[in-house]
Amino acid sequence: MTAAPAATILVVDDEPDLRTLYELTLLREGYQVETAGCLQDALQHLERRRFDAIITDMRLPDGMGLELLRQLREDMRTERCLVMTAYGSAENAVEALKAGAFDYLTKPVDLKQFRTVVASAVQADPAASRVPRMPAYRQPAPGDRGHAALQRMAGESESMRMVKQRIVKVARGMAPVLVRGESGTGKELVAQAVHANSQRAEGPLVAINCGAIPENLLEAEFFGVRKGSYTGASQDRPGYFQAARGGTLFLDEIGDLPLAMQAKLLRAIQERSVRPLGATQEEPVDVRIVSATHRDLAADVLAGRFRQDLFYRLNVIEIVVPPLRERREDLPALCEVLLARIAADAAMPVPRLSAAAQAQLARHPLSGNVRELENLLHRAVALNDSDELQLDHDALEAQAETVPMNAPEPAAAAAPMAEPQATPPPPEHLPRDLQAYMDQQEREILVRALHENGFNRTATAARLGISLRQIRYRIARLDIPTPQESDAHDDTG
Ligand SMILES: Nc1ncnc2c1ncn2[C@@H]1O[C@H](COP(=O)(O)OP(=O)(O)OP(=O)(O)O)[C@@H](O)[C@H]1O
Repeated sequence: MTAAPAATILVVDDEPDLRTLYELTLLREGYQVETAGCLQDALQHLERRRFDAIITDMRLPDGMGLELLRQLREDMRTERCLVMTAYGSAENAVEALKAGAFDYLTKPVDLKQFRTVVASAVQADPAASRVPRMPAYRQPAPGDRGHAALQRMAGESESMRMVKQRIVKVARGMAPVLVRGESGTGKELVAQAVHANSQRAEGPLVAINCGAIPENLLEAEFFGVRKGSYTGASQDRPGYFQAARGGTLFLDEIGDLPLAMQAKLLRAIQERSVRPLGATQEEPVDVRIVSATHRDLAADVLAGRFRQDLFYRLNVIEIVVPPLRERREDLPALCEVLLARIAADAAMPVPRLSAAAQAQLARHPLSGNVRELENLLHRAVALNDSDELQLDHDALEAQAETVPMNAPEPAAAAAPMAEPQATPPPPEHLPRDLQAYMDQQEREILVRALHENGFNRTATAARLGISLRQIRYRIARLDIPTPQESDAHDDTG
C-alpha cells in the first residue's frame, strides 16, 4: 500500500450499512477513519480537525455533497474529496469534478476500485500536512519535474502565463483534461506539464496519436490482447490503458477517433476497467485521461461525428492554448528556446538571429504556430553560413501565401478557399490516362504541402483539409518518400 498508514479519512454517508462497509474497508487498509451521517455532522468534524481525504455521498439528507466541496474551497483547505454518485449519473460525476472533487466513485462501489482511488487521494503530501491553510494546489518548486515541464513551454505573455497557472491548478486532481488549440501551438507540451505537475508524475505518461492508429487495430492497442485471441497473438500484450497504469494517458487528436471506438473508450472511462481482446474478464485500470484536439469538438458533436457523452466526459477541464499570432510577444523567448534546442541536437553553438530575421518573423503570419516557427528556424540553421542567422526567403514567402492551416474543422477550412484553390485549371489536352494524371496532380500537391510543413503529416493534413488517416493512406498509395523521423514525430505529437 502506498498511503501513509496514519492518513485520516472522513466518511460521509447517511446509510449506516454503507458507512460501516466503507469504514471497515478503510480501517483494514490502515487508515484512521471518522464518520458522519449528514452534511451538518460532516461540517462539525471539519471544524474540529483536518483530514487527508473526505469521501462523501452525493445526496445527503440535509443537502448535497457538493456543499462540502464548496466549503472546503472557501476555507482553502487541502482535503481531497471523493464523491460517490449513483450509477449512470454522468452529470453528477462531471459536476463534482468541476466543483473541485479529486475524483468520484460510482455506486454500487467496487471495493477494489474504492481502495485504489482512496490510496491515490491520500498519497503522502508532506507540504500539505505542514501548511494546513494553503490553496488546493501547490506552485512547483524550481528544480522539480513539474517546474521543468513548465519551463519547457517558452513564453511569458499574459495568455501563456494563464495557461501555465491553469496547468498547475488542475494537474493534481483526477478530472479529465481536454487541451484545445490550433495545430502546432504546443498542446502536447501542455499535456506533459499536466502530468509532470500531478501526483502521478512518477508514473508513466503514455502518449497516443488517435488518428495514426489503423481503425482495425484500435481496440487491441487501447485495451491489450490475450494470448491466442487471434492467429498470431502468441502472448498477452498490454494495451495503452495498462501501460499508463498509475500515470496519465494522453490521447492526442481525440477528434480522429472513429465513433465505434469512441463508445468503447467511454465505457472504459466510466467503468474504469477494460477488457483485453480475447479476455473474459474486465481488469481495473487506474489512469488519468488528458486528451487534445485542434478540431472544434462541440461542432463535431452537433454534426454527429463525436459522441456527446464522451465529449462531456473528456471536457471536464478545458485548457485552451492560444495561437502564436495572439501572443507575438512570446516570439523572442520562443526563438531562443527553439534555437537552443536545434543547436543542441546538432551539437553546435547556439546561432544568433539577425535583426532583419527578427523583423521578418514579427511580420510573418505564422499561421502554423510554434511548429512553423520551429521549421523556419531549422531551415535557417541548415542554410546558414554566417555568424548571424538569416531566414530562408523562399520558405517565408511560401508559408506566408498559405491559408491558415489550423481552421478548426478541415471541411470548414476548405469552404472559404473553394473558388480560387479547390479547382485547378483544366489541362490543355485531355489526359490519356485519367487515373495516372490525377495521381500525378495529387502527388505534386502532397509533396509541396509536406515540404511546406516540414514533413509533419498532422500539419500537412490540416493544411489540406483531410484527416491524418487519409494523408497516411495517400502517402502510402502514391509511394511518397518521407523522412523516418517525421513519421515518428507526427505519430506521437
Ligand atoms: N511554448 C513552447 N515552447 C517551446 N516549444 C514549443 C512551445 N510550443 C510548442 N513548441 C514546440 O513546437 C512543436 C509543436 O508542438 P506540439 O507538438 O506540442 O503542438 P500540438 O499543438 O500538439 O500540435 P498538433 O495539433 O499538430 O499535434 C514541438 O516541437 C514543440 O516542442
